[in-house]
Amino acid sequence: MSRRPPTDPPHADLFGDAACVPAARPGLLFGDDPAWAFADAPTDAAGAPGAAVAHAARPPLPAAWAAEARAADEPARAAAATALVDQAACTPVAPGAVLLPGLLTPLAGALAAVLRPLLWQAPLRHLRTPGGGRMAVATSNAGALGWLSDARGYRYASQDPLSGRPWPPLPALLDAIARAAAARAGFPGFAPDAVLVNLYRPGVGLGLHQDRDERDAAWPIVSASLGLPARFRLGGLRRDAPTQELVLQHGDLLVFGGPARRCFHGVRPLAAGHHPWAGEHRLNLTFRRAG
Ligand SMILES: O=C(O)CCC(=O)C(=O)O
Ligand SMILES: [Fe+2]
Repeated sequence: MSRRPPTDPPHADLFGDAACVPAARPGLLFGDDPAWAFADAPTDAAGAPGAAVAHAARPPLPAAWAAEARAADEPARAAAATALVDQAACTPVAPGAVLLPGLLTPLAGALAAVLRPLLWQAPLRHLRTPGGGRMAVATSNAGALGWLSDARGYRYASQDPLSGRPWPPLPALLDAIARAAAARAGFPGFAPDAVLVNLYRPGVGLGLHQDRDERDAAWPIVSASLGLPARFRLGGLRRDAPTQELVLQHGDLLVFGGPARRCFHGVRPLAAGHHPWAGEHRLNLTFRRAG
C-alpha cells in the first residue's frame, strides 16, 4: 500500500533543537551496536544469536544520553507533540480503528532520546511463552504496569522480574502522544498505565492474537511504529475472520478501540532492510490502560 510521499529526513526533529538530536549515530536509536539494549542474546526467526550486555554488569546510563532524555522530555515538548497530534490527518481503516500516518516522524530524535534510558534500565528480552517456547519478538515495558509472559501465563506486573524494580516511568512525551492520539481517534480520557515495547528483527513476526490481558476493554490500544515497515494484519472477532493488511511505516500511529478493540491482529515476518532510525529493526510501542 503506497499512500504518502517519502518521509521527512530521518533525523529531522520538530523542535530543531540540537539538544534533542541524539549523539548515538549511525542507527539513531541504538548507535553503532544495539547489544546494550538487550538483556539476553537477540534472536531472529532462524534463532541467530547476538551479543548482550548482562543486566547486573550494566554501568550507569551515559551522561550524554541522560541529558538528551531530559531535554526531550520537557513539558514544552509534550505540549508541542500534543498540538501536532491534535491536528493530525486521520484515516479510518475499520470500525474503531484509525491510522494517523507519519505523525511521529518529526519527533523521531526526541523519541530516541526518551527511549534509550528505558531500554537501558529495562532491556529488551525474549520472554518465555506459557508453553515453554521463546518469543521471537523481544520486549520491554515502561509505566506502572508491564506485560509479561512466562510459564505462569500472560499478565501485567508492576515490577521488572529482571531487576526486581518497578518498570521505568512513562516519559511525559510518550504519555502526551498516546493521550492525544486516542482523543484524536475518538477515545478521549485515555490515560495509559503501560507501554509495551516490541522489537522485531528481519524474519520475526507476531501471530494473530487478541489483546485481552487489560482490565477494561473500553480503552483503546494506541500503537506507534518506528523503524522498518511492517505488514500489520487486522482481522475480526474470530481468528478465522478475513484480515486486511496495513503497511505500518516509521512514524505511524494506529489506534484501535471500540468495535476493533478485541479484533485479532498480528504482524507478518519483518522484511530485511535498513532504517536510519532503528538500523535492522522495527520498534513498536503499544500504549495501554491495563489496570
Ligand atoms: O507490532 C505491532 O504492530 C503490534 C504489536 C501487538 O499486537 C502487541 O504487542 O500486542
Ligand atoms: Fe496485540
